Amino acid sequence: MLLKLGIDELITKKEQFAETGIKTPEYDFEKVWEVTEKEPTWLHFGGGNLFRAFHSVLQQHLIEKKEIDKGIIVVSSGNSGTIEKIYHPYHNLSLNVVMKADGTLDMEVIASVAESISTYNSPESWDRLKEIFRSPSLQLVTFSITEKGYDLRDLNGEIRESVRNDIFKGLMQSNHAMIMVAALLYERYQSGKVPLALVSTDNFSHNGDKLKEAVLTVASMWKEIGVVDNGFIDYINDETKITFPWSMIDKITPQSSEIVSEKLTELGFGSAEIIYTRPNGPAIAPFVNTEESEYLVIEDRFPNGRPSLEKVGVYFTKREVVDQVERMKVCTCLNPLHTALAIFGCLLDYTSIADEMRDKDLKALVEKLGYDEGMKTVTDPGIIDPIQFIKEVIEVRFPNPNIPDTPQRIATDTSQKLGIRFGETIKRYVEREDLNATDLTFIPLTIAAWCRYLMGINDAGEEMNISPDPLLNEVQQYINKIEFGNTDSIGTNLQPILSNQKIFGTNLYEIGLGTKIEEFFKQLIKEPGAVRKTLHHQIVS
Ligand SMILES: NC(=O)c1ccc[n+]([C@@H]2O[C@H](COP(=O)([O-])OP(=O)(O)OC[C@H]3O[C@@H](n4cnc5c(N)ncnc54)[C@H](O)[C@@H]3O)[C@@H](O)[C@H]2O)c1
Ligand SMILES: O=P(O)(O)OC[C@@H](O)[C@@H](O)[C@H](O)[C@H](O)CO
Repeated sequence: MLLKLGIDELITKKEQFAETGIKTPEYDFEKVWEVTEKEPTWLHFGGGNLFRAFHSVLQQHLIEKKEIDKGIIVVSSGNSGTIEKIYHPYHNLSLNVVMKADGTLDMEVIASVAESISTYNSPESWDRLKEIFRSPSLQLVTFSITEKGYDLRDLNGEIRESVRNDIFKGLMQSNHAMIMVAALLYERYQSGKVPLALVSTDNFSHNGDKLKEAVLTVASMWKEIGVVDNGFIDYINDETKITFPWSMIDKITPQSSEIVSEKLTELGFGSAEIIYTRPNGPAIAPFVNTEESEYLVIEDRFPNGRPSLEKVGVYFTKREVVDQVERMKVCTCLNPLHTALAIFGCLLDYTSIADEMRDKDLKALVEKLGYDEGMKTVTDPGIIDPIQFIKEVIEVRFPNPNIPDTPQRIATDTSQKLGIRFGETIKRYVEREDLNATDLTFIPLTIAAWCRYLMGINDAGEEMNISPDPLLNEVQQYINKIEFGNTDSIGTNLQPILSNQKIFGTNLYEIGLGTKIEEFFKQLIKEPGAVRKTLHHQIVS
């Protein structure tokens, strides 16, 4: 009989789990859930793969060290169906699978999620969330809702109509996470102005500021139409009450993989099914697969206290240090390299990041992006050495064949990531007297390759699937006017994209990169094989 994820199984079959090599929780998890329901301390928005492989595991280890007696409450604000499909059916239990470089698996059942709430069109959940936000014991609300979860505006920088309509409905339940959080904060404001920290753990620079700006935008619009008073705005701005600490988070956590699912079943674990929430949609599963390396650095500003996560490896530090670590990881040593591998990998028909790292041109591309172009803008944060970090990324983490990561996953929402992953470095090249943006080669080449990718044609000249992206329709209205193989058809069609500050953080023409990118793009669309040829030529020249 295969072992299943379930309360009774965990209690009655502890030994079989151990024999299978699966660690089970060393605490009375039902008691933890009970205490958490009454006195919540930690709420998390977006219980996707990263949360299940990182935040919830940290909390489990803290509980096991007897540093805390409470779990985490998870809220899913998107319509992915995750809560209904992989939280509720398994009593919020999950199997964390760490895929080590030597091919072995570390497996552990995680029971630190005490409750999971889906807010999508659910009035009952809304009442429960309001109750949680009124609770004085609540110390922190964390987020891993993807970059687009914070976005209120369209490509022209205007508040989207649907968002505006939702805001004008007042303090009602909304399906937009930022409107939801603003309304819930108002609930807390009204029940004694109790302090709270709201911590974004999404991949972008100064993530706390972006979260604060989104929440304040909603609150200020409510203030204008008389839904909230000025005291509410003051409450959000008062750092003794509400903080938005910055953070840097790092742990490569791909979607649940069929290969891992098969291995688990072979080992005797039966809750290993892969579930697709929609056709061609992301794969989710009762297990999550991740890598061994992990880094979490958080600005230490928690006005209502916080769990002692430093006891399980989390760094708490000053804002300047978070900024430096985050710039190092998200803008230089990991994420830009990932995005370059995603774009070129899709064009060159790869489906594995590890396989891409065995391609000499692609390995050289990430080395040039990281060591040559990006590293010049990095300040050593002191707590993690940038050269050691990038070396581990390029030599150990990306090439790990046991991590089933794909360029297609990383290519998701690229329009939301370019400004952070490349735009910040470009800005530094513009600002610094000793650097010159027009000296850059591999960043503009990657941006040109993204435009080429948006054509939906691979390097062999065949139709290719494009990963979901909220700006796809907006950017493709220009790209679709360009004909593969016909460089004359480019005309002015790239200009609305490359000049867009919302995508890149700068107008790329104004800093002399627009034309360079157009030139690369011309080469990339010339004929089948042109992507490989252009890339190889730049690598060797
Ligand atoms: N997976 C990783 O390797 C990794 C590592 C470091 C940081 N991150 C950060 O974490 C984020 C989430 O990664 P993941 O692997 O958990 O992704 P995931 O797809 O497994 O989960 C994303 C979660 O966000 C929610 N969501 C999606 N769109 C939303 C929206 N518009 N509004 C509100 N909620 C929304 C979904 O419901 C889901 O719960 C990434 O975008 C990134 O910023 C991921
Ligand atoms: O999660 P995203 O979509 O923001 O970016 C895709 C990957 O680059 C990212 O998930 C990395 O795996 C992660 O940042 C590693 O810590």
